[in-house]
Amino acid sequence: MIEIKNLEKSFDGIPVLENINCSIEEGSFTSLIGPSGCGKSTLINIIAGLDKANGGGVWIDDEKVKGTHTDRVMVFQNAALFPWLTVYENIAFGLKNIVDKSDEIRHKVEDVLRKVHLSRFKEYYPYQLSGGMKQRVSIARSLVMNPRILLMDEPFSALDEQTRMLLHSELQQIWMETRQTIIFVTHNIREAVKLSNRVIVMGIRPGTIVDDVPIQAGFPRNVEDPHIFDYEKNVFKRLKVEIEKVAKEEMGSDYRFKEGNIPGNSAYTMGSGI
Ligand SMILES: Nc1ncnc2c1ncn2[C@@H]1O[C@H](COP(=O)(O)OP(=O)(O)OP(=O)(O)O)[C@@H](O)[C@H]1O
Repeated sequence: MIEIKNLEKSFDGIPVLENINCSIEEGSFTSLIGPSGCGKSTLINIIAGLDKANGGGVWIDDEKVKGTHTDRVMVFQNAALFPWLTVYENIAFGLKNIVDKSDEIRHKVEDVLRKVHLSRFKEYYPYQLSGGMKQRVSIARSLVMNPRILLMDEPFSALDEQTRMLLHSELQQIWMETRQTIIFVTHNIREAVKLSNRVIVMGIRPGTIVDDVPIQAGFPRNVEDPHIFDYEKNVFKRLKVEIEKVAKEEMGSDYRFKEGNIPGNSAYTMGSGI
C-alpha cells in the first residue's frame, strides 16, 4: 500500500502541491490526470524518491520514502536508451549491479523481451528501432528490475495513435500478468479510463486532488462501450472545470470554454481527435 499523507511541495517558495492525501492499493493501476503544470510529474517524482516533499510525504508499507529504490522504477516519455548498446544490453544494464550470475541475467532479460514482444530485435541498436519499439525497450528495462511499483510519466505521449493503442494492450497484458502497482501520468482521458482501476483528477495552483474516479469495468475495455464512454465524460467534466480556471487566469475572466475542446492545450483529448 502506498500512502501519501499531507504532502506539500514548493519550488522557490511557490507552492506546487498542497495537501495531497491518498492511498494506492497494491496491484492497482492508477492514472493521474490534470492541467499542465498541476504537479503530476512532481508528485510521481516524489513517490519515486527522485525529489523530496517540503511537508508530509509518501509511505510504502509504513516505511517513509527517503530516496530511490529498485522497488520503484520510472518510465519516462522519452525512452533515453544508450545508443551504443543493443536492445539486450540496454535491458541488462541495470541488472548487472544487482545480479551476479550471467545465466540469471540472461533468463530475466529473455523473459521481459518476450513480454514486450521484442525477442527478435534483441541485437538491434536503438537507431534501428521505431519510437514504439524504443518505448517498449524502456518498459522492459524497468520490468527487468521486477519492481513492485512502476511509475510511468506520460510514457506514450510522444507516440502515434496506432502505436499507442498497441502499447496499451501490451501494458495491460503485462500488468494483468505481473500485478505490479502502476501509477500512470497522462493527458489523455481515454487512455486513463481504458487502462486504470482509478483516475485521480488534479487541480492547479497549487496542485491538489479534486476528484478520484474508480473505473468499475473489466478488462480489456472497449472505449466505444457506452459504460466506458460515461466514465470518460465524467472525468472530462471534472477536468474541464480545472482547465477553465487556468484559461480564465491566462486569457481573462470572460473566457468561455468551447464544449468538446480544451483551450490552449490540444494534448487534452478524450481520445484521438476530440
Ligand atoms: N525543478 C523545478 N524547479 C522549479 N519549478 C519547478 C521544478 N519542477 C517543476 N516545477 C514547476 O512546478 C509546477 C509543476 O510542474 P510539473 O512538471 O510537476 O507539472 P505537470 O502537471 O507534470 O505538468 P505537465 O502536464 O505539463 O507535464 C510547474 O509550474 C513547474 O514549472
